[in-house]
Amino acid sequence: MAAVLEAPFFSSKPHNTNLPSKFHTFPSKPTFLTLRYTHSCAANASPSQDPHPNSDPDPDPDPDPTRDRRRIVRVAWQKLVRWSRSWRSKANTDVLQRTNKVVVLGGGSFGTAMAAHVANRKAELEVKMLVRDPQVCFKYFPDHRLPENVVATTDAKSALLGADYCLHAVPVQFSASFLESVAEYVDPGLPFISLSKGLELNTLRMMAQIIPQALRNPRQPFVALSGPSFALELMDKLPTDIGANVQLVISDNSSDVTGVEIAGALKNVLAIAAGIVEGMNLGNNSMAALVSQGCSEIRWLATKMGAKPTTITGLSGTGDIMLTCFVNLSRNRTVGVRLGSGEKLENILNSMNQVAEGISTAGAVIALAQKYNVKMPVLTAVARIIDNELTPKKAVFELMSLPQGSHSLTSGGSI
Ligand SMILES: NC(=O)c1ccc[n+]([C@@H]2O[C@H](COP(=O)([O-])OP(=O)(O)OC[C@H]3O[C@@H](n4cnc5c(N)ncnc54)[C@H](O)[C@@H]3O)[C@@H](O)[C@H]2O)c1
Ligand SMILES: O=P(O)(O)OC[C@H](O)CO
Repeated sequence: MAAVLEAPFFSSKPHNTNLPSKFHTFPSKPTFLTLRYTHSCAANASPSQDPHPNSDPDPDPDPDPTRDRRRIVRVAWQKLVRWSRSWRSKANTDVLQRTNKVVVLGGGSFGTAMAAHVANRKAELEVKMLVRDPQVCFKYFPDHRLPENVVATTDAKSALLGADYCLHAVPVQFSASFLESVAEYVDPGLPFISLSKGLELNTLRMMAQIIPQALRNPRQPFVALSGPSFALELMDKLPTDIGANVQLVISDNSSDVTGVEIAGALKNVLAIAAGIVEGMNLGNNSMAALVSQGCSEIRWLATKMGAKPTTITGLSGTGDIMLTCFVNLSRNRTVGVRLGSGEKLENILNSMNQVAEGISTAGAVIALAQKYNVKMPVLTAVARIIDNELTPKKAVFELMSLPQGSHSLTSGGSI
């Protein structure tokens, strides 16, 4: 995850001239390095740089289709790599050079991993983690050594003073109260980069609403950074292409903050469902059917809320859904596995020392489904299991008994 200090560096031009100047370096569009790159390279290729065999003025006397095909692929790949490298190195250098201090709110596993990641990018960078209890600081990765330039403090004033960027990694349900308690020290121009994934129970707010409202500043610069990214893999320095692949969005009308945030929140609920199927040993066929149905439900709701379908099928949607639903490192999936194996939610919660955002977010699903008139059988079933109103076994039976077409991918999804 080349996150904060890398994603913004993919800048091309100012995005929103109403934002403070330090924010103008953010990209004008969400950044993806995958297919979009390939596409734009192909689209930009000029005939002289990338000759096509059919237009070759000097035909090969000994044509070899396999050799020609390989050459075309090789040339296309080389151009892609050159273009990507030059863009990345320029963008990275610009923002890294200008950034001196980053503050991280939330000393949990992801806050710690992001602090380490950012600190590793530049030794002179001051990375301050604002934590509630220094005793528990750094407990999440006892086997990992943190960079020397990461410092934990309980002093909000000194942590926030002079920061160039703020990484917000406090669990969603506690974010408003935490931010209200430090609001007096927050510079109104400090860009907030939200890493939290979930919906606030009862209010149904996402971080794009929670942060400015808690800080009492509707113009607080805000970015939602989301995508497939386990804290442990970031700490292990495994490639986590957040900067390259994750969607980075600025909250103005042209950016899909809603899509990024709603997908990040609901994938946690779907991961609980996937875990339940795993815990009940229902097999791979059921798993694939359930996850694809869940993807549709997320897309139906998100698009009714105004999200772009391409956001939901991109990395912060489908990418993160795949990671969280299919990989055992996911806390949400693990909760589901344990529920599916017959454990009570209360026991599971008592044994966990980390957050599984999907549990609270599930409570918001039914209200959202009603508000937007969307039918979401899988996500609703998770909410009812969490509320202890339905057993996993009964939920599976009910889901399989739904009339075909009313809940399948071909359905429009409305109630
Ligand atoms: N861990 C990951 O792999 C990962 C990846 C991407 C995004 N996220 C998101 O990051 C957010 C934080 O997750 P995490 O994995 O770091 O959680 P965590 O369970 O590891 O840690 C939670 C942190 O929040 C703190 N906290 C709890 N109650 C608080 C309160 N009332 N006020 C202030 N702080 C409080 C805890 O002390 C702890 O430091 C979540 O929204 C999660 O979805 C996590
Ligand atoms: O461990 P989870 O289930 O909270 O998932 C962590 C991240 O959101 C994966 O991208």
